[in-house]
Amino acid sequence: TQSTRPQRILTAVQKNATRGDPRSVVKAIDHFCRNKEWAMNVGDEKGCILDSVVSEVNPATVLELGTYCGYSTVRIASLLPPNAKLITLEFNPDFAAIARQVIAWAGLEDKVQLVEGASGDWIPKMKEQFGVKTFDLVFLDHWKNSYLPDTKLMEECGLLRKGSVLLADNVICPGAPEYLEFIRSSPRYKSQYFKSHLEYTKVEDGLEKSVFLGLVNEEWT
Ligand SMILES: CCNc1ncnc2c1ncn2[C@@H]1O[C@H](/C=C/CNC(=O)c2cc(-c3ccc(F)cc3)cc(O)c2O)[C@@H](O)[C@H]1O
Ligand SMILES: [Mg+2]
Repeated sequence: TQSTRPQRILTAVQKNATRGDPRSVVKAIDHFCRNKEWAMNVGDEKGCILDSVVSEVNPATVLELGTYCGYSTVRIASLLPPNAKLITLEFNPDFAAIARQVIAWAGLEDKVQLVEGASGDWIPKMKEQFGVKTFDLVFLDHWKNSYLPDTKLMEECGLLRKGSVLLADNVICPGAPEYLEFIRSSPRYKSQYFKSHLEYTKVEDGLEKSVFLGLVNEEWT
């Protein structure tokens, strides 16, 4: 039977990366996607911006929406302090199965909890199921029209605290216009755009970093 692209990405990792070495897993996927088959990983250029935000936030709790093959999961988890936890949500069982193996190859299983299911179902259960109070960092990289509803849901579920950082991929390409409009005009967020390029291409894309400011005063009037 024909292999899928995620299966071919996993094979490239198993052939070219060193077990237990997250950087070699990242390099192997980037090499494969740049030279063999494009895939929708955040990639090396935007990945460096992701790395710098993770290092700056130094989060104890991270939520990733949209695992795909686990590329950004590995990038983030490899930078987390001891005892920090990354929960990543993925509703496609085939992608989840591949991502588990990529994360295991990198030796990061202990820092990552991959939850199979839809963000809309799981966000309301984060506290009771995983004992999460709030997330220090959220990486949004799932369906682009789900960025806004899921952000509102995280707020409603009390999963964001003053200072929580949202980092959204693809705000230019494919684009997340409703999300950008909301987050840039909301008094509850301080946003910053990091200009970059669509993974493995010269097309413009970028990441939007937004700090949750908590419920601001005028909301109590
Ligand atoms: C229903 C929303 N809830 C979800 N809950 C859990 N997992 C979800 C969810 N949505 C989607 N997913 C999963 O996230 C992943 C989806 C990511 C969507 N990403 C994109 O469409 C995307 C697309 C491009 C792109 C850019 C230019 C192109 F020409 C073609 C594609 C680039 C990117 O960086 C992208 O992130 C999949 O693994 C999917 O199964
Ligand atoms: Mg993306």
